[in-house]
Amino acid sequence: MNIFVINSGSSSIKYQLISMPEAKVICTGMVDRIGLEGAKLEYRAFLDSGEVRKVLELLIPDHAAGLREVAKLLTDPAVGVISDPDQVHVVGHRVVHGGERFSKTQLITEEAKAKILELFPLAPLHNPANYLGIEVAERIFTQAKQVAVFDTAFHQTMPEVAFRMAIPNEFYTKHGIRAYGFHGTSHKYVSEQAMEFFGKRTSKIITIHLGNGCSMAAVRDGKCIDSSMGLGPMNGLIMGTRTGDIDQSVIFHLVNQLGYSLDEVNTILNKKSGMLGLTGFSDMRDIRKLYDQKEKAAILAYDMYAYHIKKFIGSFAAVLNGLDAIVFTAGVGENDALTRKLVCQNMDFLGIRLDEAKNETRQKGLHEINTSESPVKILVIPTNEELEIARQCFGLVG
Ligand SMILES: Nc1ncnc2c1ncn2[C@@H]1O[C@H](COP(=O)(O)OP(=O)(O)O)[C@@H](O)[C@H]1O
Ligand SMILES: CC(=O)OP(=O)(O)O
Ligand SMILES: [Mg+2]
Repeated sequence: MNIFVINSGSSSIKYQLISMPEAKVICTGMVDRIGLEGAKLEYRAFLDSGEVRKVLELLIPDHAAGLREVAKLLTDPAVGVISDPDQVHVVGHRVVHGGERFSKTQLITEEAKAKILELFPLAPLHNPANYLGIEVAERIFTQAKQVAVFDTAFHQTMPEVAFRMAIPNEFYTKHGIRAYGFHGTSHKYVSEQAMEFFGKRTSKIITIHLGNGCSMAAVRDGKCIDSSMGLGPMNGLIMGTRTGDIDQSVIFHLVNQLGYSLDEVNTILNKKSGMLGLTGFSDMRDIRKLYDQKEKAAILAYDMYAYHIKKFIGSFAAVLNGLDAIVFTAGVGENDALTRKLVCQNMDFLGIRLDEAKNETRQKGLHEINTSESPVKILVIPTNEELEIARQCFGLVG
């Protein structure tokens, strides 16, 4: 069964065509820096005649344009992997917000689409892109089953004490206002990889997903018990363009004292804040260049970014009542040694001891970067949301 997985993040589309159940990757790639200068499409196909790689530098204004370019390559006579879109049997979509309505992977019906649309205000950088992906895919892969895998699903095991907010009860009971947690597919995948690495499921793990969006999860014995994200994917850690936790008084101050409309405040906090607000850049690679040039704003932004992660490590270690491992994953977590170093600095009281040389050495796949005597393991684990989505799809329709 050929499953085409579409993972739309806020700044990228990652895709893979995977043959299940053998989990054989037929082609894989990503569209990166969507809507920014220097957008590019990467494509790798594993043909009988060997591997083909293509990198196209294109103007990619939005997710729909990116997806159409990917679909063209899939059926391209020279480098494509299928001759006909009907050879895709299932399209697995990452859908970021499932609200209270969706706690499991499910077939996309018109009713499900309407609900995903209804959730736009809670995930404005994501659900619109996910919805668009579904619409484009329905037009291209007309014979395929369309399946949604929700970022919120893995976090459904959080206890009420973690997911409820101290506001009047009816806001939860009537309107579903609570913490949901996001990047669940990634937190699930890397925590399972870590448990496999330990050879046991009894474990206390903190997973740290640092992409354009950033979040952390406290995972006990394979189950999520807390998340840094809440009602929408905006709070918790400092992100590419999102604030992370800020004092809610700021919102009232912006509206009442400075005269911004609520829509403007929403745009400021979601799209103009975070690392972008602090440095003028949202992409960590750009900020790293400024850091290396000793630019003050970039140094402060890096320090703040790491500081907030540290605070969550402390609180999640308390919630877990101990710690076996912390896991770094996603674009920044997997690639940026500086972030990992700043996070792990002065954390030895918690048993976190980084081996700086190992941290700086580029390695593929799961690897340990703690010192040999570190009580807590520090792992770098490449996430694979696409494989996890394909597994979930196969579990549903296979
Ligand atoms: N080599 C690298 N060094 C530092 N940051 C990197 C590197 N490669 C990717 N990143 C960062 O990872 C982030 C994107 O991560 P990713 O997980 O792909 O995000 P998303 O899925 O949210 O679009 C960007 O901020 C990018 O700069
Ligand atoms: C939920 C979220 O923030 O996703 P991403 O990191 O892909 O933007
Ligand atoms: Mg992502």
